[in-house]
Amino acid sequence: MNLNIRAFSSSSDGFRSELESLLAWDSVSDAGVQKAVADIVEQVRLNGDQAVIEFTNRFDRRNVASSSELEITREELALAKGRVSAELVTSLEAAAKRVHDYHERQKQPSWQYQENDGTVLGQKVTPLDRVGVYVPGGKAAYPSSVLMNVMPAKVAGVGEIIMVVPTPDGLVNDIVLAAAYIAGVDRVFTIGGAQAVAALAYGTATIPKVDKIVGPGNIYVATAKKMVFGVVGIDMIAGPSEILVVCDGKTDPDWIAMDLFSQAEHDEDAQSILISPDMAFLKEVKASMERLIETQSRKDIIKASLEGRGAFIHVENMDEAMDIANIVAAEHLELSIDEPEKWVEKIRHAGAIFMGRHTPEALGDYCAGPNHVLPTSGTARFSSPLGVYDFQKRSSLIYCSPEGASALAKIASPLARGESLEAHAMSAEYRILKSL
Ligand SMILES: NC(=O)c1ccc[n+]([C@@H]2O[C@H](COP(=O)([O-])OP(=O)(O)OC[C@H]3O[C@@H](n4cnc5c(N)ncnc54)[C@H](O)[C@@H]3O)[C@@H](O)[C@H]2O)c1
Ligand SMILES: N[C@H](CO)Cc1c[nH]c[nH+]1
Ligand SMILES: [Zn+2]
Repeated sequence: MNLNIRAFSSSSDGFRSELESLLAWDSVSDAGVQKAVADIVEQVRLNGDQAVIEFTNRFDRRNVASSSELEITREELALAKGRVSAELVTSLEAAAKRVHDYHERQKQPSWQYQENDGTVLGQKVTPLDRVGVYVPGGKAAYPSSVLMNVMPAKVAGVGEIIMVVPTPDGLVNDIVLAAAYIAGVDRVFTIGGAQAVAALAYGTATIPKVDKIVGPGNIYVATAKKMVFGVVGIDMIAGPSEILVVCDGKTDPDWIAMDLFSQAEHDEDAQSILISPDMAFLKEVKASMERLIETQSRKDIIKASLEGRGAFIHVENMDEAMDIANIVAAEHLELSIDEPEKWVEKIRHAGAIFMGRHTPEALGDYCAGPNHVLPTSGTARFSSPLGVYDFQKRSSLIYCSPEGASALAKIASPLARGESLEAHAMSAEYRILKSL
């Protein structure tokens, strides 16, 4: 079997542009989808529950008569957890605890300081009041993503967490519900698509209006999230998942082959790239992949992903590998090399960096502790993993003592007059102490 993996040499002409065209990913922007989503969002905004029920019945093939049928209670979540195997529940609980403990360290406290004249300046950190977590329905439902989206919100102290998850044909995913129970989701509604996003953004008689919506979904969900941004906050619009492995040639080729498969199996658009200075090793990994693909239940998806967006890159040395890793700015970067702690210094752009031969991305996807919601498609150049900070906001604190106000007014007044803003200037000048 030929996996048709592209081979690059960094010294070849046009390498960089070839690499950039490989990395380019066009998020689908379909005028038909835009129009359909705009219509759904508007109808939910105007007609609330009635529209939510209509769209849910149409798109998820359900038979809901009253909005009260859309909610799954905490008691039902506990029952769902009871239907999940004890082994899986233990793993969910262990993962939840580790993710919780990691995110505890991200909490940002409020702070303030006092100046000599008594003026106090600071920053007050406040958790969001209410957050909506979108969980995709059907085959793409990942219970681990429920934990990754909910735990940082819990740690931040969000007042109420509302989860929405479509149940096509009325089929519920017990593992997803168990994860919601364990993570401490407050309310769950069985709605999805653009109608769920609109209901969370505008609120209905049944679905509470939230302040921010997080979580991945299909093109209808992503388009609706973009559309309601501004009415509510959103997290990010995730592109296809990516892994970039840098290996010095000393890791078991089967391990590397499986690490590459582990991203490729997500979907046909996922991307797996291997970089090594050792050409013989690249060939060994390729041979491993061709042998091991037959053991994979999702081999067609893996093949499509590798043939479409996979790459093997041969480099002269490790410095060159780090340069390419920084150009790719991968969602997941594995440094399967000696002394990863030394080389990580050179990495400037990556969503998550997995250091050493014993640190496959799969461990981070589930339970190491850091979040698996990461910047994709090169956006690690300017954005960060989902974290507690996404569920907190900051207010500036300013207290002026009379002496402080007087001193500041003398700075502000000329600035205000320079902007021809008379009232600003006078407001400041009123605070100038006559005695000073
Ligand atoms: N990046 C990540 O971490 C991550 C993780 C999990 C899933 N995902 C993505 O989530 C998505 C899951 O997709 P899904 O479809 O299984 O579930 P989904 O929950 O995202 O979408 C299902 C909803 O889409 C709506 N819909 C479907 N067809 C429609 C139509 N013709 N018109 C209007 N609305 C329609 C329906 O309301 C339905 O409830 C995939 O794209 C997957 O790649 C991403
Ligand atoms: N790798 C995915 C996104 O980066 C997360 C995930 C969920 N389940 C398994 N993997
Ligand atoms: Zn994964």
